[in-house]
Amino acid sequence: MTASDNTESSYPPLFRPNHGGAETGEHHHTPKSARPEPDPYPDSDSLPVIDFRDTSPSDLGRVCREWGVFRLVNHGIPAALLSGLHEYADKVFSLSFETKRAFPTSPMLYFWGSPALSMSANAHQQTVGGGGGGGGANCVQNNINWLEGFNVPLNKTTSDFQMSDSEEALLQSFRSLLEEYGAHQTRLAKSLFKTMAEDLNFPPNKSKSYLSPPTGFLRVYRYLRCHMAEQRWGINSHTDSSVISIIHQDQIGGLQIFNNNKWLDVKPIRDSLIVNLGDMMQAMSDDIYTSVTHRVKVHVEKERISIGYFVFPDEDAVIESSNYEPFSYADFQAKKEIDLKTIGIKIGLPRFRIDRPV
Ligand SMILES: O=C(O)CCC(=O)C(=O)O
Ligand SMILES: [Fe+2]
Repeated sequence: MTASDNTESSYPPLFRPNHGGAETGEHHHTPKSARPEPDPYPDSDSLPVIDFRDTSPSDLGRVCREWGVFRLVNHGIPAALLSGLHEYADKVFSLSFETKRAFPTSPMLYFWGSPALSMSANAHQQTVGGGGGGGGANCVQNNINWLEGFNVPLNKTTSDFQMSDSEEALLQSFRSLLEEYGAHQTRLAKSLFKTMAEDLNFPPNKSKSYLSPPTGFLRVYRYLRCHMAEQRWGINSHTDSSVISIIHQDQIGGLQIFNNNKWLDVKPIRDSLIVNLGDMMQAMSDDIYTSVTHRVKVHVEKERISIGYFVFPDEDAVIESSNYEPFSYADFQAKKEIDLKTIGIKIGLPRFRIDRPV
């Protein structure tokens, strides 16, 4: 069964075509097999490309200063693993909403419609901290991220899912592919961070606590079709709180980054990864590197699947720089949570700036 067969049952009710009258009119969805597939991104984009097998601290550093985001090629993740993951994600997301919400919450937490405006992603089901998109208190349709997803911590080993046999087998296979993928992401993040740390001349003790692989997690997202795509966001404009984030997107597109005062569509290029720097990296580098602002559009007819990896410093490692008060990631999260509760948005780094206190 493909996603296109079962929109009604696999979509969280909030996103069903006629939910609460917000989605009016026919839902013009073309089944996957019958879709004409013109390339909406005929030209390559101007995103810088980093070759994982052959990059120097100065080349990587230049891209991190000017862009805070790049395309990573020759990363060593087998193409079959990437396509297998997307295939399984498609199968799992195509299960009925009732089945997905009944999944055990560990070791993969299902969430949907995380509130927009910030990065803490307090999903409907449970709090899912970290990477992108969450926030505000109002769970109304134009204030939520138009997606569902799984949050997958990488510091837990696979436990047994106690479910019906077929679903259990599906989830076990999905989870073991995610673990394999997570190990690759950890490898990439460690190596990229090492090169960045060299470019930035971090002393070895800082390098060690500034990137903590056990904090890493994956988010597998399915952005849902939306009849009012122009008025909704998959994830609205934000910066990640992470040190490094790494995205693998399918061929649908929708990710945009803000560079040089304009939004740029990130062309989906098969088997390449998109690496973006987060707020922690910007602070550690004393604003030499940029935590890039980005967002994700939704599509009227197509779902989009992406897999994000996010990694953070040791929770208590104190980030020292000349532009910011010394703070830990735990301090950052605490301030962010207060802002979300009180004003409904993430302020983030400006809260810690020495020259521009907010
Ligand atoms: O799905 C994507 O391409 C990006 C997701 C994202 O920005 C996030 O989770 O922070
Ligand atoms: Fe993000």
